Amino acid sequence: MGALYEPTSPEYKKARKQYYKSVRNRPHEDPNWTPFRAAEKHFKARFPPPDLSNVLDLATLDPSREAEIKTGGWRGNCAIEGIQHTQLKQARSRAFVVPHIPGLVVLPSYVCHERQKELIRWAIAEHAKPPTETNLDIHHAIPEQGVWEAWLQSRDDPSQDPMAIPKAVVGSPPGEPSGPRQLINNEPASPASYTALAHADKIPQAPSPTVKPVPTSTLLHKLRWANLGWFYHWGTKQYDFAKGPDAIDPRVRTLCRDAVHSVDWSEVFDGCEGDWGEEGADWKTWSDTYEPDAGIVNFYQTKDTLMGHVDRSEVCATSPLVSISLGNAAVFLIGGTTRESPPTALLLRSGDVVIMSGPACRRAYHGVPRILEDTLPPHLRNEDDPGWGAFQEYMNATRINVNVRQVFPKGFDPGKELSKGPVSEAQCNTDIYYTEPIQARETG
Ligand SMILES: O=C(O)CCC(=O)C(=O)O
Ligand SMILES: [Fe+2]
Repeated sequence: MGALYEPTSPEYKKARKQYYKSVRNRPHEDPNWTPFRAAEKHFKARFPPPDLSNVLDLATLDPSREAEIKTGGWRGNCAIEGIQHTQLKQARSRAFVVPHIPGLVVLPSYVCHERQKELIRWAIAEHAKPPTETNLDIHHAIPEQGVWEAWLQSRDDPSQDPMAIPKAVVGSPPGEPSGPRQLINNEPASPASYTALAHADKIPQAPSPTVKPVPTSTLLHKLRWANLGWFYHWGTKQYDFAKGPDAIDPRVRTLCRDAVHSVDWSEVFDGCEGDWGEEGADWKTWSDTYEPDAGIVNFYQTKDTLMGHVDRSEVCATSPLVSISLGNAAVFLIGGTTRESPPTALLLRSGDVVIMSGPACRRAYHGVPRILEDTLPPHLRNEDDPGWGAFQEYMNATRINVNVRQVFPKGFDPGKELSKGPVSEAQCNTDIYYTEPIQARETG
């Protein structure tokens, strides 16, 4: 990254040229941008590289992470107003809260180096392959071995690369017309709307008729997400409860439960009552009731972004969402319940865990406007681990985020609710608007 700040370097000149080309026909800043949009634009900028002095970088408090920070050269700041330190109950690492977003807890370096490798191996080699649903399944019939195994095989012997046949050719059932996907403002799920949402049609997206057969290995770098637990239906942005759930891998479950149980929630929510809904402040029972049952594994390549959004498809609006960062670092923005609140920017590095919980945070706008290039930390570049070489090669330009949620609140019995039968058509209106441009996650 250093070269990007050096005006005589080829990297600087290339970025400057691309920048002037890209802004020729459009304004640099738009007065109509919301504070969230303006922050996204700031961090996306390739030239000049974004100023990270207002980005909370908790790694800078930890001398053992200096080598990580040096890799890539991106450095944020630990002296951001209002950030407070809170003691974890059991763990070796510390936790930080952001008092103006009650319920946001950051656990820097929570996942140890070995466990980071284990999770990366799990995400790419074990999890992101049939029968787990991934973005690749929409248009291609993925061979059973999955894209990772196909890529490994073709590295050794390029003739060993099975073709991924387009789904349209295989003859999958008719579905929703495909085309550029648009952002859908889904109705927030709640115990009251659950039956209507569960009965609403979940038509699979139709595979594109123009997709061509491709060697399976070439799809590895097009992998963007893999489902976790309850099946998510992207067309309606609601869970398809008729299908699920899939089990959450015990390693992921344990990590999330340990993280949630290690936080002293009475300290986090001290003095903030907020709108907890009918059941009241449920953090008091999370030690018994927190149970991850859904989520997504996100695979970002360095130019990918995730637009600001709210995760509101889970029936429980307050239970912790646990988000684990692996590989390259990223800028993560989190604001309030509208895009009008100026967001706080966090620099998330490999091993960091973010917990979003409670009424003010769980449904706050958040997004990932920037993956910070060349930030794969030294412990994931480990040359003397013979089995790691292929993973390192893939991870060089990748960030993985394991984003784990709890769909149902304590005491909610989805089976019993569904057995009450379908609701009327009027109640089934899930309020879907096609108003905004594509969400980057869906298009890469
Ligand atoms: O990648 C991240 O850190 C956040 C991902 C996210 O917000 C999501 O999957 O909904
Ligand atoms: Fe999200």
